[in-house]
Amino acid sequence: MLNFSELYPCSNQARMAQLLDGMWKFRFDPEEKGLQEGWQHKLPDPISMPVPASFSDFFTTKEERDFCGDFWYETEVFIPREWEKQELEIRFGSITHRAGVYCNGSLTTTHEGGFLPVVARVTDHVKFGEINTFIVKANNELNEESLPCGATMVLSDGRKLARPYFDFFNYSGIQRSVWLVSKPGESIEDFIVDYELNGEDAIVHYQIITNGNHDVSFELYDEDKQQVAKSTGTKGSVTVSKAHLWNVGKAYLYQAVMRIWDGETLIDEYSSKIGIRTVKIAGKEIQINGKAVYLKGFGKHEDFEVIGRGFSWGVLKRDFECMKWIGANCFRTSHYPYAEEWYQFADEEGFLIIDEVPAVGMMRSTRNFADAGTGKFTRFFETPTVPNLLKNHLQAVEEMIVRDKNHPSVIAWSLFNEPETTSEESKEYFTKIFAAARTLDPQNRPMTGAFEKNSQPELCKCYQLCDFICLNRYYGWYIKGGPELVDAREAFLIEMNKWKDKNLNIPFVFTEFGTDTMAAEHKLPSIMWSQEYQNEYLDMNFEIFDQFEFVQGELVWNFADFQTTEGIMRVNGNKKGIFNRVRQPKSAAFVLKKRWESLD
Ligand SMILES: CCCN1C[C@@H](O)[C@H](O)[C@@H](C(=O)O)C1
Repeated sequence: MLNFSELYPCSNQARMAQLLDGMWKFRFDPEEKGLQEGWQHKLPDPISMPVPASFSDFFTTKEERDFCGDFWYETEVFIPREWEKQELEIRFGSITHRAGVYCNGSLTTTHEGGFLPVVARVTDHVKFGEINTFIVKANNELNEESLPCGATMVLSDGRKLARPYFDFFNYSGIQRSVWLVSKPGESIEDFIVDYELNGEDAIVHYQIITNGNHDVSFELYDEDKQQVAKSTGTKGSVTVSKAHLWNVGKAYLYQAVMRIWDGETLIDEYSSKIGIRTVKIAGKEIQINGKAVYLKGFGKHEDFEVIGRGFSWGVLKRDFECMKWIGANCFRTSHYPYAEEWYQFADEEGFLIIDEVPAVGMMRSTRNFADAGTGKFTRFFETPTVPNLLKNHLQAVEEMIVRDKNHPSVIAWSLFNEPETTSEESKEYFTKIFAAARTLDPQNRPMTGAFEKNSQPELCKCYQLCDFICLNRYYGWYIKGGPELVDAREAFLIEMNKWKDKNLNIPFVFTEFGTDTMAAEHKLPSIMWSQEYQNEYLDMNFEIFDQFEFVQGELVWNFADFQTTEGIMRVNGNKKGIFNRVRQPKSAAFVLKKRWESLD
């Protein structure tokens, strides 16, 4: 049970949310002396730093771009006397990877995990009618006890350096929006909705979690702002007659309005858009509202030039426009939960999301992409760090499901990306993760995880935990690439027939397949890294997918080129994008558009 509310901030007659995005003060702390020097009160000689954004790509020196260790942020906020009777919280969409939050010099909360909200109650520390100082002490070191996994090395000049076990740059900072929230002492802390379809009608089961005992009301309004249902009590069900269902590519959102009353006096109010739909695995099908859906789309990253992993409404808008243009209907939040605004917009646009926790790098390798599939085994789940890793993994799963459970766009939870899954220890570990996750989702959405090639059907001990299976496969790239493409196809077919012979009668989704492709490279006949090869590779994969009826989705890796740690296999980042990093199409985009528009 979380000891804070993850509800997204909103303003109304009972509560206020003030956005604190903008230019903050900032300071690296390579000697880790900030605390003893009192930086929690005020940063000495600070520089400026945009929030939200990653700090790395603003700088022109390697020391700053690649900084690993402690770093600090500061901002000042005027807090009006009118809020004196309210409860006050400061809410960060995330702070990567861990943080302590100070208000006027007092520590108000700490948080482990860089991709879910950090919420601090600051009521007892603020000065009403005055300027208040908020300071964040953050750290972006990687280890095998926190998510995502990696290592931290020390260079000969004493600088720390992040060594990720994953293939994306270790961007860090306050990368999502920050809010100051003022709400009543007795307030709505969370809510739950679940749905039953009944002919043309729908039953909406709701539960409203408050921190008091006063009466509660629940109302539903349609898109014309007409009230369509109402009820009282913290838990109940309402029937919506002739319900407008939320569907993929055809969103319909009702407004749920929840209130706490003292007689006729309003105490608190919270409202949120909800979409009436059901998600179910039925045999080999993924069903939305009882109808099978084939997933077409991408593994993505929150990644863009200059701002790194920082949230941007502009990038979000361009990405959705490109995904609509190409005929996609789904994306996986690889390899971490994204900013809430991505889910809000997917709700609006009728996109499907596989929501993934940052459980990536659970296979000790700084080139996991190269080692996965080679049979390399590092006994990752047989180390003394596992108990702490399990604790942090369970926390991240809970925070992700509690945060995202009411989005109609979220249709499944991915509880890992490419860990070792062939040992008894990994089975024991993930059995605990899946068991815990299944207690957290009131809508009982399907649970899954993305398996890399070492997780072959005869070796893998964890696919049995999944409601549908996600495969990351690179036959024709990491395995038998280029001139061996014809053999890659044969090897792929052999594996697929092994899965078929298991007769699992559940859906499979390819959550990764792709090739690094330089947008400028053309070659006839093709070679690897050319656009022509990316198209040939995709054609081979599609020909295999189409042979197996249990394949119910194809999410290409990746939507766009993205930044990674530098190395001999990365050309200023990962180039497997169907779009380049500034979202212009490679020729494969037109191949996909043609296929996906015909698959409707
Ligand atoms: C088997 C490798 C898994 N996959 C993980 C993803 O994060 C990487 O970016 C991708 C790649 O190498 O492009 C490979």
